[in-house]
Amino acid sequence: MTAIFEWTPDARELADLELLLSGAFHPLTGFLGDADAHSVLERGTLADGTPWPDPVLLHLPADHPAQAGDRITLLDPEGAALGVLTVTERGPHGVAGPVEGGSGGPEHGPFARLRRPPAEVRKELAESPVLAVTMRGPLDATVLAEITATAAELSATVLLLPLAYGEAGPAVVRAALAARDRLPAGTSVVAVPLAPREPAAIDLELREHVADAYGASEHLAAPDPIAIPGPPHRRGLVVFFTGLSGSGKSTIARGLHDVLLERGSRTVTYLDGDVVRRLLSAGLTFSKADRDANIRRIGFVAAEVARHGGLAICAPIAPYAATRAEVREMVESVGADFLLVHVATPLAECERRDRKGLYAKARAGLIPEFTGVSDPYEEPDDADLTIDTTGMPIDRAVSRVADLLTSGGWIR
Ligand SMILES: Nc1ncnc2c1ncn2[C@@H]1O[C@H](COP(=O)(O)OS(=O)(=O)O)[C@@H](OP(=O)(O)O)[C@H]1O
Ligand SMILES: Nc1ncnc2c1ncn2[C@@H]1O[C@H](COP(=O)(O)OP(=O)(O)O)[C@@H](O)[C@H]1O
Repeated sequence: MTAIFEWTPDARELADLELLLSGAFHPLTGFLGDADAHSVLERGTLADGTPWPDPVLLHLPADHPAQAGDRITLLDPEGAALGVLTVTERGPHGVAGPVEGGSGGPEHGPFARLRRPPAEVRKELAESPVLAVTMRGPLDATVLAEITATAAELSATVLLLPLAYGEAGPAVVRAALAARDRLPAGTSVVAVPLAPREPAAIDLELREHVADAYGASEHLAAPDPIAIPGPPHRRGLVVFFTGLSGSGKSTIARGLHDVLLERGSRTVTYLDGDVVRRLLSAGLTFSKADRDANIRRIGFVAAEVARHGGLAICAPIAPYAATRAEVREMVESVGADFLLVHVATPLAECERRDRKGLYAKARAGLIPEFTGVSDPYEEPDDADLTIDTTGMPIDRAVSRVADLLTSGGWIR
């Protein structure tokens, strides 16, 4: 019997889904199966010989029950259904099959009205040749002059295709709208959520395919802008302390918070552990699932602070390496920096301090799943700074973190 599931693909897969549904990935009509994916990687063609540069895949966890014949409704992160996949093949890491969507294009997201399907654009521009320009950043005067000259030579209409994906997406569309005003009358702008591919040659080939789908007689891939990230003192930063209970995380975090407030050069948010457990994570226990949920929530808030250039300090135990890595990824994906500070005070010293008497209770079996006693702590191997506070004055521990921020240019 056919089962119906719901699944939220990641941002890159959702972007690919939109291109599959709109026809921009023509002749593809769905996510690729094993034979096609292998053939693309080995020969640059689908299994039937049709040229195609990049495997377009949909990941599904190994323990997801979907099988061939089932249908999966694909949702965006807010829960809106974008399309339905009919599963034709189920591999250990993914799922393949054709996708179908509603008739209209995307209804929301920045510049939704500019994300138009190829068939509609082709019809509108059918009168003359089309010079399609794919772009991932602003066009400088030289490129604008080249586009104008080529369009004149071919008597072509210019179609700017800003490849709007991820955080930088809206800025690329704004760059295209600004460029339109400096190009011949009749230039159109259509936003295309094409995520970049590696290596550059594959990316270029895929851009050619998308430009073709939009009816290009000629395609010009505008040079990628040189990414110059802002200086560290203007970039968002998350300082994430991890370590056993009683290791000194909150004490050092509070000290760092004070140092930053005294310098006054950055806006700082301290996500205090107790406040987090009382408000953001109220009701959560210390099971693995609940600890992970707690850390993801902290990571989400910290990444939002950092997205807008703020500095967030967090100090949970965060015992699991994979969850800490998820937070690093969340923060870095908004263009901010992430520093992991491992407060590596040994268990024996934390237990000797036993500030809240919790270790004694844990040893007596009164607190189950207590980190270090009856629950795991995975030591980081990716810490940016490690501090064992045994015998160390508090000021000294705080200075070590403040010095790291100064030497990296995050504070001045
Ligand atoms: N079972 C168990 N294990 C560990 N810790 C426990 C437990 N039960 C209560 N507490 C108290 O909760 C504080 C740790 O909460 P966190 O939110 O930092 O933990 S976690 O990151 O979600 O694992 C921790 O506070 P800190 O001493 O500030 O680290 C403990 O006081
Ligand atoms: N160098 C140091 N850095 C941080 N805390 C220290 C240091 N030396 C001693 N301590 C003491 O260790 C305890 C750490 O407790 P706390 O900061 O609440 O730890 P955690 O937040 O990791 O549970 C405090 O009582 C603090 O005074």
